[in-house]
Amino acid sequence: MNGVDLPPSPPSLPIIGHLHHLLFFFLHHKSFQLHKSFHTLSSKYGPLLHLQFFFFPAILVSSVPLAYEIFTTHDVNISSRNLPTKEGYLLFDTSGFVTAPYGEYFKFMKKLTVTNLFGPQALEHSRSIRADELKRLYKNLVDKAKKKESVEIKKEAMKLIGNIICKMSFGKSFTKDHGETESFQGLFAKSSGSKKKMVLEILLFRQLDKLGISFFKKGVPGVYKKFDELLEKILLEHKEKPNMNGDTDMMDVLLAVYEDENADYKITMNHIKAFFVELIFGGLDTNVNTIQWTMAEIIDKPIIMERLREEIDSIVGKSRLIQETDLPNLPSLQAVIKEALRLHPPAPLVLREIQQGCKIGGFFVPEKTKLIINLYAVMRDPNFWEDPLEFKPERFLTSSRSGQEDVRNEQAMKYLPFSGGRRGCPASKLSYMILGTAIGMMVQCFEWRIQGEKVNMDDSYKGFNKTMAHPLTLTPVSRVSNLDLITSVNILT
Ligand code: HEM
Repeated sequence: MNGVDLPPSPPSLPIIGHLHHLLFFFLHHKSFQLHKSFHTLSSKYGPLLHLQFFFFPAILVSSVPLAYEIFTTHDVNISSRNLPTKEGYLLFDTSGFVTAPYGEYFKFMKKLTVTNLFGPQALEHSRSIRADELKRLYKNLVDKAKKKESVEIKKEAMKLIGNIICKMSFGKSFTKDHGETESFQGLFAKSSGSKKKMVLEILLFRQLDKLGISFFKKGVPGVYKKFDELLEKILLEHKEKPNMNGDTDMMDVLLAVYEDENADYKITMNHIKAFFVELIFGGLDTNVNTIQWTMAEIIDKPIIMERLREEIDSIVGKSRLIQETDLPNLPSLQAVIKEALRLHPPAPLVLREIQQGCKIGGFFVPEKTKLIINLYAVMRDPNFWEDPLEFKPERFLTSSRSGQEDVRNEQAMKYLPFSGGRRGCPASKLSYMILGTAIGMMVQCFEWRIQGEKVNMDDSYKGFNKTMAHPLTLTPVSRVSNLDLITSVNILT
């Protein structure tokens, strides 16, 4: 190694490069889970690998020290994704925020999102939206418990998270339609099936598309056109009646910027629409999957459930619903959620691009090389995590500086469910609030009966997310005096 060598590379084949390693995993395990295939590869050949997929060179990062180096020394250099984009798709759109390079537009929007959506003051401001949605879910579960009906946790969580994101962003419901034939929920469900097709189209068939040949002309753009129409209608309502929900929401803010001749950046309607679609896609499955995994883990381990109940009963009691301000006093609950995110990171792979040639881990990495950070592998790095494959929330209770506080050292960079650096997830605080209160309420208010002997913990990888292969279905049994709680719940379902 002399500083100009490329990182080590596993054996490759002509033309396809290293693709066969991923295909081999797929054939062997009968499931296509990229983060696991990459983890197998890095366990065998090392934490920093140079890979080639057809014409695309990439480096794969899979250890804590390398993640630390990347998010500190090289953060600006790796803060663009350069994902393939397509105009008019809203997701993977040319006007997207997620797809934007690290430049003027990104910095402008990031500032707006921190001030108006994800920063501490904005979160304080939107607290009542989340509290109302939590009560709605609670009331729904009480009804199910009364009828002794089972619930699919994924579906309930989807309504909770979807409504929170849509109401915080533009004051509308995720589940109900808006005088149109479609709701965001319906469109999201439809788009899930077409996501794979769309990625294929964008990634593999881009060249053909340039020649006017498209394989999925009907299915894929149709859903995004309907997202466009629905958002257009809501935008018009906001234009006609700003602050229509009695308060300024993110859509009001963006419309004001759109109409401001002197704004620092001239945004378009497509910027606004793509941003909201990205929020829904970025925030929904990630949180929904975490709620499922956390419930599955604690139901599978009754001792942990017991410990959580004791903590919540002693701090919150049984006569009122848990709320966000309780969370700092519930360390075991926070630890359980952190551990679920460590073991089951909903977005296990991060894809970026190296802008300028640089040295990583002592090796040379040329410009325009794709960078794949396997968060799943980093959070199982055996040199930094004791018993990395086990669900042990107490590991987050041993130090007062556990988790992802602002400590810029390797210990902090070992825990990365929200990734790191300038392009890390902007909604980690929001997510901890949603997850803490949702899981807290389900533990505080209900016993849970499972179907069969044990929870099936098999996982799968769908639409870039690590998810449960078998959706968690449970029957709630009320454990608190509902009357006391219901009197403080005045939400129409
Ligand atoms: C458990 C919940 C969540 C997890 C684990 C998660 C994880 C992630 C990860 C790993 C990234 C990639 C960052 C990178 O490239 O390094 C990301 C980006 C992003 N997430 Fe999240 N996320 C969650 C919730 C949310 C929510 C609730 C929203 C919005 C409502 C959201 C919006 C975004 C956006 C806009 C980006 C792109 C940021 C950028 O390009 O700078 N996420 N998230």
